[in-house]
Amino acid sequence: MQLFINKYLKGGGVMLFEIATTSLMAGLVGYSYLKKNGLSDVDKIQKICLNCGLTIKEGNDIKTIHLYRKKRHDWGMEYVYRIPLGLSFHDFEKRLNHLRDGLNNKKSTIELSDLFKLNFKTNIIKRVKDILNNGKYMQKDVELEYDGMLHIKVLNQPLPVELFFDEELFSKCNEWQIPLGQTRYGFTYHDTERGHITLAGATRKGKTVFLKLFITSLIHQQPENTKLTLIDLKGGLAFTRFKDLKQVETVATDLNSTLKALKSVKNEMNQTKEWFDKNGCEDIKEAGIDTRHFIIVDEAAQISPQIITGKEEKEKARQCEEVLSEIARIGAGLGYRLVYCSQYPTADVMNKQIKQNCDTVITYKLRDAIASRVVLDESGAEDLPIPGRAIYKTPDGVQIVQTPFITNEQIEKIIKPNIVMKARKEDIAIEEPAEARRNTFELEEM
Ligand SMILES: Nc1ncnc2c1ncn2[C@@H]1O[C@H](COP(=O)(O)OP(=O)(O)OP(=O)(O)O)[C@@H](O)[C@H]1O
Repeated sequence: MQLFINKYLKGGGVMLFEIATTSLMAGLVGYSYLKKNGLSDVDKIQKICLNCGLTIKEGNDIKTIHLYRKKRHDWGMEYVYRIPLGLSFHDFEKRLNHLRDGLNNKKSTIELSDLFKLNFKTNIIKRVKDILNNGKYMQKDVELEYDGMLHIKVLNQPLPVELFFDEELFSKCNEWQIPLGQTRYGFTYHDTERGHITLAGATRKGKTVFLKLFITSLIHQQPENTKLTLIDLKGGLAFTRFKDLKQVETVATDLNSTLKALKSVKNEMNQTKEWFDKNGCEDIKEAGIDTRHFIIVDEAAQISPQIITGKEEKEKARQCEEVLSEIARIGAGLGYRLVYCSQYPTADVMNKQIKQNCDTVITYKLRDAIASRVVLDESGAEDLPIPGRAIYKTPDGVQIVQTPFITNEQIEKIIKPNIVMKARKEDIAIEEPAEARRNTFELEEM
């Protein structure tokens, strides 16, 4: 199955057979040499804590964390520490980057597994140098947890640098889940029932590919229950191939059509709310309604009243933002799901109320730490290394994920059965004799 194509793992597999016994011996000698000159992760953690002030003074003694136990997992190692009285978990959270950087310190992070990646028939010095110099082989991630003891999780499962979409991924999705991507813990799925999403990413980092995967997954998984309002204000053609889907209510491409589309969503939402009130239903699940209406806005900056100039246009943008805020505030329980996207996430662009009501954040690489803080409330997205690599943040935690790359051919194959013929606006205006109408296709208004 061509599910995950991990360049490095694949390459490593081929090379494995090329390692002759003598080479292996040479490798082991090299390994022990390098190991002798480096520190174990436990030593490093201890040293990092001492060096960055995670200590307390007791008499003449300087004390830091004390290792209680350690456990090997599929994804890496978990170290459990006792924290000395006087230090808090928050002190360690503040030093997370010190732990990450220290554990990825190149001089001593060569692993036995790295040696299996070596091709001893080629220039061995150059290959060792590559491993030492190339962060791709040794990117360890660190996560912290606290339950009375400090858990330092060192995740050393490499993330794939490319991950190709395969329809097989749908077989593991439950109900409203979509395939999200590969994390260091394994493949992960996003449950769209969680509610609204903020999606960010600088240009050419994977946002559009993700949106196409998102829509395609909904069409595949829930063709009868999905409704889509697509707002594409980037002037591109990203959503063009979806416009004739029976699930798509509107593809809006400018401010006027966006306002019209959002007003229509608002009317529908108000009617749903009235029905809920009348029937004493608290939310969509209790009402037993299966339909979910997704409103995808790409790009938020284009309808931000803070950014848009011109009195009339500003007013239209304000009205758009008002509807989006309402959807964000009350829509989730009524079955409305907002995906609010931006390339330029500044405080002006990302409406605070909308953002606060999105409990999921997915962000690709951002221009700088300021943008990252607007989206995630913390820095980090500016350091994401490659297209398709994202930070996935939910109330359950933060994960780094490589999202799958889906091709337009794959999308077309999946959505094809859902394409219907829709009228262009000029078609609707044409009056036809009743007799002729009976013989034409039934057209739906866009
Ligand atoms: N998941 C992915 N895995 C690998 N490469 C990817 C992935 N997503 C995108 N890319 C690469 O990045 C390119 C740009 O992706 P995409 O069109 O999604 O960018 P974008 O962030 O939406 O940019 P823009 O906002 O300018 O439209 C793709 O053509 C592809 O080469």
